[in-house]
Amino acid sequence: MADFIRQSGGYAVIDGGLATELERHGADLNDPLWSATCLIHSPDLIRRVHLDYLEAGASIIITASYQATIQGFEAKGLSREEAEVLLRRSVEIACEARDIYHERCAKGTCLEQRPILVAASVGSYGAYLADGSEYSGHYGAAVTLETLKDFHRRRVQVLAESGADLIAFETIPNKLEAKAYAELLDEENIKIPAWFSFTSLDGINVVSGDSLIECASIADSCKQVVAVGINCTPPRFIHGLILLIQKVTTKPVVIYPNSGETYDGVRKEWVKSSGVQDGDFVSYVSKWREAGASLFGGCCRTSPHTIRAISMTLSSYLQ
Ligand code: MET
Ligand SMILES: [Zn+2]
Repeated sequence: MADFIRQSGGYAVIDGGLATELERHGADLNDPLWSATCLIHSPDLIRRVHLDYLEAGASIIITASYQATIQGFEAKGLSREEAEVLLRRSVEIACEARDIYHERCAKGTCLEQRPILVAASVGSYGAYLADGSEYSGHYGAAVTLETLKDFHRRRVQVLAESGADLIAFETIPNKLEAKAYAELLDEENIKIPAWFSFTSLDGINVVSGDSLIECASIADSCKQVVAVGINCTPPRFIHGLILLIQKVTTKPVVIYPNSGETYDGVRKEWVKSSGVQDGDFVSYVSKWREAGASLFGGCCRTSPHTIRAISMTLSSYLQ
């Protein structure tokens, strides 16, 4: 990752929200599988959104596997084999988008020829539960380290062998899950690198209340982890969180905040924050770069428009 960042000029742009962008194009994600439902019903739309992000300047695209779990597909009546095929499919779709983008470049009709990485998304156990616990990080005493490792094991193995360049462990809400991922990477001898990305609602701790410093230290000690950071968190918290992470790691810092709105699970809609205004997301980017982050993108409710603006801000910052 450090080499990739160096080759890309000291920073790299990630894509923006995938699920919320699929929704903006009309996909109905009101389903326990959330965006993974599109792997079954609208793979072409996923490919199109990946391509939109590439055209907007992203060099890393994250697959639609965030809420794609073998257990979740089985609950829909699919077989284990079918579930594994869909997991692989999420990576294939992103690779197809990359191929199409490179074909456009060969014809001289793309934004810019550049190396592109495909990151296989792994959402948290709470995301699979689809009960909001990905944003509380409270799984209850019955959920142990072993529960989480067993839950994630096969999915991580399948994604690691799928042709993805790395695994993006996203929206990690607590220390236990970070530990489970670190142990899994080691025990399963996973051959591709990974990033660990946490969420925070207070700008100090991860959403469960566990210390971000402790969570980031777990990521730092894991040799397969090539970047550590924050996603799906309001932009106003990011600057302080970057500084905290850097207290315990020299690995590249990855950040892809959401738009600053919060999801109301009862009303099933995004609402503007009533507290501090986030203003224009992009106005923060230079500050985050100065603080030392090196991978930048967006999460829920950000769009190709956001990513284009981030990409332009960063390239002008270099000049
Ligand atoms: C709740 S965070 C979702 C992250 C996922 N990569 C997406 O953009 O859909
Ligand atoms: Zn998000």
